[in-house]
Amino acid sequence: MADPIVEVRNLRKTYGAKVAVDDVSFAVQPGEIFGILGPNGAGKTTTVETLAGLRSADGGAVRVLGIDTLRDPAAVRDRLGVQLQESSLHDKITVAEALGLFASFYDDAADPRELMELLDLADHADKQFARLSGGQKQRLSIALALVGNPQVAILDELTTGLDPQARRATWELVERVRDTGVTILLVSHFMEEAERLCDRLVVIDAGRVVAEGSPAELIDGLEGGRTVVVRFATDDAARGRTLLADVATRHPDVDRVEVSDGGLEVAVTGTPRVLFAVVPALAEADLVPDDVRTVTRTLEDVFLAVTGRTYDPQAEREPALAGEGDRS
Ligand SMILES: Nc1ncnc2c1ncn2[C@@H]1O[C@H](COP(=O)(O)OP(=O)(O)OP(=O)(O)O)[C@@H](O)[C@H]1O
Repeated sequence: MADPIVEVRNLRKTYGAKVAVDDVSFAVQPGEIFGILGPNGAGKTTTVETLAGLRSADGGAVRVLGIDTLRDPAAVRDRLGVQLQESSLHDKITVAEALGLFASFYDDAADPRELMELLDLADHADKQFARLSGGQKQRLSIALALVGNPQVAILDELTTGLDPQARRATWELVERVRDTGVTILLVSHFMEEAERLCDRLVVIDAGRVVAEGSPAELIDGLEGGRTVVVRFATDDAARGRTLLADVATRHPDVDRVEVSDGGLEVAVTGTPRVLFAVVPALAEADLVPDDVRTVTRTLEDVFLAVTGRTYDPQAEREPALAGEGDRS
């Protein structure tokens, strides 16, 4: 593997008695879309703002592009692209003016026209900021983060407040940006967004990393990775239940069988190969079910498995008080 382009080790950050980041470590490889995922207040923004040189830390080590951020935050600030919040622009400034203004801050700025093309803003170049839609504002904020030609860009909650269609369009643009060679750190509380976009991610909860890996690795690593639900006609249900209970006792890919809906549905859970146990058994018995469906696991199931709580992006969980759980 190449040297990480961003490396965070045992990061800790407190605000008085409040522990915002307790112990966070991860490494980002060049060219990745790397997700920092978790509910509100988990410590995501504090983590990325610290690694971007915008906040100090109380402990740990951070290297970005080979620079020790905690020692030389200004050097990192100049080389990272950080997505700005929309409120920081004047209502009357146009898309082209904003990009031109920000480009003037850099010796080696990106071409604003190319950025407008990349982010589907060319048709809105002369539109004033206040007249842009939510999606257009977000695209402009991404363009502004890229205007200094950064190797690494941080996008924080970039689709919050967007409707599903604008959100999906933004995801495509993020992939387009990555394809130009920019490594992206994506901060999100949307599990679906992270699952769709990120090559790898960390899930942060109460200031700590609770899961790390690619979405597929994390989901496939769940116990009882795949569930096949078979629904039988009333007359076949008893035979179906017996058949699938029997499959569970002799097939190594099946972990458990659960009956629901008054005995009509049987959920068979096991490895990703569980389907290979269920379908041949039904065929051999010549038992045609009314319906067969697979239940897809998501990153929300991963969150439940590692924290014991249902994922609620709005539910802030209090981290430990400062001093508690300190490691020397
Ligand atoms: N400047 C500050 N002073 C005091 N507490 C802060 C400050 N900034 C953040 N916090 C607290 O630290 C914790 C972590 O906040 P942070 O913004 O990093 O979380 P987050 O995961 O990004 O959440 P969100 O998605 O809501 O932005 C929260 O409890 C927050 O209230």
